[in-house]
Amino acid sequence: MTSLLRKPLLGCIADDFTGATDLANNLVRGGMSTVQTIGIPRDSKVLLDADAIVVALKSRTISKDDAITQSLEVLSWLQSQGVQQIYFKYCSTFDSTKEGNIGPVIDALLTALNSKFTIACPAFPEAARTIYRGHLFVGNELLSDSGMKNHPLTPMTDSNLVRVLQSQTNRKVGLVDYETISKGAEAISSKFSSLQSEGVEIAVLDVLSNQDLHFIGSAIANMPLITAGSGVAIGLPRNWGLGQSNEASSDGFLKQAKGYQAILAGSCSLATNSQVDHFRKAGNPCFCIDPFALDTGEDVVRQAITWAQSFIGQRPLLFYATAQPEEVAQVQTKIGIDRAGLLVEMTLAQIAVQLVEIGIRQLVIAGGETSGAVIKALKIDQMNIGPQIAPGVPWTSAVVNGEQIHIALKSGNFGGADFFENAFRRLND
Ligand SMILES: Nc1ncnc2c1ncn2[C@@H]1O[C@H](COP(=O)(O)OP(=O)(O)OP(=O)(O)O)[C@@H](O)[C@H]1O
Ligand SMILES: O=C(O)[C@@H](O)C(=O)CO
Repeated sequence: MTSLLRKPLLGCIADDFTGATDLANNLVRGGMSTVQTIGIPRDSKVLLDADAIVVALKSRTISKDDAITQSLEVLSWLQSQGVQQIYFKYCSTFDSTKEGNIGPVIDALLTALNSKFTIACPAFPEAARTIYRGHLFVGNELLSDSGMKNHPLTPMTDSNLVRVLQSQTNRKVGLVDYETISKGAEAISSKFSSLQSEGVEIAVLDVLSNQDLHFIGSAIANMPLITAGSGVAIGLPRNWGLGQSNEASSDGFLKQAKGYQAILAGSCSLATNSQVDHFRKAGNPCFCIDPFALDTGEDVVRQAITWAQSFIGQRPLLFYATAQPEEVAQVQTKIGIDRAGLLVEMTLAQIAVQLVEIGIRQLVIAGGETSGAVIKALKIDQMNIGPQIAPGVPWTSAVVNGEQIHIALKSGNFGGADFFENAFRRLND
């Protein structure tokens, strides 16, 4: 008897949870059915029925050895699923520490795939991430002038991606400049060959528009490993005859949402700061989490839930640790970067678990690390992709304790100031 299951075409390893839904969103909108799993599924032998599989890891800021080990485990599981091509997804702002983990994970994946060449391209023009002369721009600013210079865990102070990546790998890093990209797939492929003859193994790509992403998509059709933000995924579905003429029409579909609404914000990025500000100023119920109270052992989770019980059912409830860079710096100096991050993440995760117990069924989570902590605490193992709220942020659904929950994982710097209000409108109108 022949199996009715199709073999997945694309296997993706995402280094954080918001990044995974961002990538899955672009694949779904491009016409690829996509399953997003949280780590390797418990029953790893079951074959998944989808065009693409996106595995979410929380490996962006862990030690580089752990990031390599986890990424390689996912690689071999994706290979056991029969995928044709591997996609390593990192942040559109190239978030990494001095040690990596982008360079070391690329190295390990290239070696494991016995491959000698790949691309590195965080560009995502729809979210205003473009690359020119190897320099990454966030909107009109260089990466190093953007809010990313103050990121609590991965401050980005150099916009030159060739230089940043070269400091994380022994492989030679090169550039395919905009003149070449704009000429189309053939020119890009021939530049790949000339770079390889110069010993380059990883090529950073300039990108200004979705058209560039489509050119790149054709040029990398047969590349065993792609490494990129979510933008490069826009040019891939057509390689398998799956592209849509109208990408916006292929939003994912979810069952109707029910239950109460809440937002958990652990991101201190510029966009999240403005979203929290906007939401507070509109008079919505907000609970602020003070890292110093966590450090002294106060039972902030209990306080938050007691507070929630008196407001639940009215408007969406916001729980936030979001703060301006100066406040974050003060906290980090007194408590330590890692301890502060962990305390806030653990607190928001425990609040999430108890919110679901008291009837919250629609949850927006802001921040990649924060999302990772919350999704793990809720013991979610798979997410379905639904309609897009803003570029890079779809609604998803998942099962928690047998109940269907709608969840949006918002990357720190994605979305406009009224993102939280829009999110619930998009789901319920
Ligand atoms: N007031 C605060 N002081 C110190 N650290 C904080 C504070 N609030 C949050 N944090 C920590 O800052 C980190 C923010 O990272 P997170 O990935 O959640 O957000 P982000 O970087 O803005 O999002 P993304 O990775 O999607 O761009 C988390 O570890 C969080 O616990
Ligand atoms: O690429 C992005 O900016 C996001 O998907 C992300 O990874 C933020 O954590």
